[in-house]
Amino acid sequence: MPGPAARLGKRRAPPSKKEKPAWAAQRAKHVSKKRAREQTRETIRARIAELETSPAGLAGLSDFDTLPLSAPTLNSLRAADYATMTEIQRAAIPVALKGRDILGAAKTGSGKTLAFLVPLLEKLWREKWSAMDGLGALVISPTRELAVQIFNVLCKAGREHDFSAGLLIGGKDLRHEQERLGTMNIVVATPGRLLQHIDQTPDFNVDNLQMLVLDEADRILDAGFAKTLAAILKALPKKRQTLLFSATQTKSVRDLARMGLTDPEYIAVHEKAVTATPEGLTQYYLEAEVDKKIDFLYSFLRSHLNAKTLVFVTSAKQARFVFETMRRMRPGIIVASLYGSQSQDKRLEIQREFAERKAMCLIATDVAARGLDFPAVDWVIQLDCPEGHETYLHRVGRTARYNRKGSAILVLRPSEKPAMLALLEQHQVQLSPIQVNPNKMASITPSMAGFCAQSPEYKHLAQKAFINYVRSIHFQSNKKVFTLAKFPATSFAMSLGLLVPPRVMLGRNRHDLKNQSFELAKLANAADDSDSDASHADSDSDVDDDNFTQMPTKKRKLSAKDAAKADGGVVTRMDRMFSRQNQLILTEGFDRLRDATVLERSLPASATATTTAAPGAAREAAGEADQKGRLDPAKDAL
Ligand SMILES: Nc1ncnc2c1ncn2[C@@H]1O[C@H](COP(=O)(O)OP(=O)(O)OP(=O)(O)O)[C@@H](O)[C@H]1O
Repeated sequence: MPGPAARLGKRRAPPSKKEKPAWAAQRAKHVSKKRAREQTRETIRARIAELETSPAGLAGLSDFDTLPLSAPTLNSLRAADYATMTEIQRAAIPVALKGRDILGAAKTGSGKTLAFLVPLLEKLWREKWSAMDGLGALVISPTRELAVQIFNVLCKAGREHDFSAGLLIGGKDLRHEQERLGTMNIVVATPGRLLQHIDQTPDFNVDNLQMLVLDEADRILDAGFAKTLAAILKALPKKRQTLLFSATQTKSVRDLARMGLTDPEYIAVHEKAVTATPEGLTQYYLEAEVDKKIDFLYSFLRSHLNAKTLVFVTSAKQARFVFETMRRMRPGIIVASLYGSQSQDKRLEIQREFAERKAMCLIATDVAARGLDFPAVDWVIQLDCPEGHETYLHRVGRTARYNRKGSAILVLRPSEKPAMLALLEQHQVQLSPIQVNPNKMASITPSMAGFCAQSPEYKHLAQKAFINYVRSIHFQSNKKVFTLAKFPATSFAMSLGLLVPPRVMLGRNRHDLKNQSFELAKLANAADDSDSDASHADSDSDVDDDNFTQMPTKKRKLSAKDAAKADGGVVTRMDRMFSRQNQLILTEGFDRLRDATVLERSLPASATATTTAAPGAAREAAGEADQKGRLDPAKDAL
């Protein structure tokens, strides 16, 4: 009798012993793939062991695919159009692949970022690093901008890998970072934020760290970061590979010990180069006194409307003032400014715009000097002299990057020229003199004097720019280059649109002030003599600067209360306003009221009605008078 199966149809034959179920076939495939991958790893390890890192051995390497690198890295590099290695990459990657610590130095724009990112990715790949293993590699950068840039290159060079990577640069919500940090394999960080997470994020486990990279190592070694770095190194495991890179390198043994390097290989590919700067860079210096700088910049921009120009100045105040001047003067090219006190988002937005545009001028402090990779910068202008040869090299390194061409102009005051040129020559930097065609030099001082007369904000910026410039010279350590002796304070002030030089306190505190040298005190007091009656606003206004303390005023003004007492009346809002030391912080409304009242007080009663009805006209009248007073001396000076 047929069974139930028969009723349902033909019974299937039992599977032969040779035919495996689907899951088993899949498993076998997986195992064989794994074996193949393991074999590839073994082959690459063997090739690395055989790598010859002597100069002769390295000479045979040119393209990335001549190196024993994993397929994900090679594919990613290919996709990003990185084919041929630069000199530092050819010298450093093989040594790093062999597991040695490295102290790498190469000119700016020579491709150091990939020189450390490729070995980093390879190390984790050879160790079969996965999400479960946590943090495997750490890159520390001195600035947020540079960290973002490194992170972007990492995303390109590691796009075919499965590692997770994160950016820790502060300015973002700490909690948000904390939640994700536990799963990161590679972290790019600035020192402060990194230490904060080491201290405060329980999930951030650094015990498995395989590789530590310090980019712009000499800057991280600077006093500002030294303590933070020491604390970070203390928390990291001792057994790890450490790579240090910079364009300007130190070999000091003590410094190396501080960085935690073990028997490092010193790789300085451009050490014997005749010049310390990239070959495509043409370098000039322009001799110009401080009062001619802004005219020069304006004239330069007017005649380079299709160029991408990066201008370096000493301080954020300078950057703000020069930017504001160019914005008002409209030289015919887009102008922006970049300095440390801007918000992080704003800085990143400005950088992005400067990177994308073909023609633009960016006025920046040294926050943009190191490491930033803006494509195709045509000109770097150092409107203010750098503090030393290292800053010079970093600044000019923003142009002529990776085999491109670029030009740089260093503006030197006559007193700075001999010592600065000698210092640069000592460090293999040769500059040729350049002169401005007098027919192309425009004078914008009269317009700036007009801006100062019309806008208290602008005048305030001009005063701060003056003060910060003078102070920056005073606090420079290289006294052979930077001196305030014979400083043309008055003509400099006038070149910024000011009638008289604002008062500058050159000491950091009262004690310093007492010990100011005679010349400095003379400079600081120059303003007092010329300015005693003319413009108390100039000397009184610049009070609440971050690193500036106002000189005590000679004559104490009557307080609102005293004034009211003298009048025998009550203290009114107006009394308080007139007794303010810093009139420039008044709101626009107060300003209008004040101008109108000043005229009201000085005009006969019959005229009062018309004046108060048109405060704008009163302001204009006051402005015009002020402007006239300011324009004449400026003309003389130029
Ligand atoms: N092998 C390569 N092939 C093509 N372009 C490259 C290669 N290596 C680097 N570059 C490009 O060269 C430029 C400079 O590289 P990078 O920023 O790494 O230089 P750097 O030496 O770190 O400079 P700095 O000292 O100023 O920080 C970048 O635009 C980068 O994309």
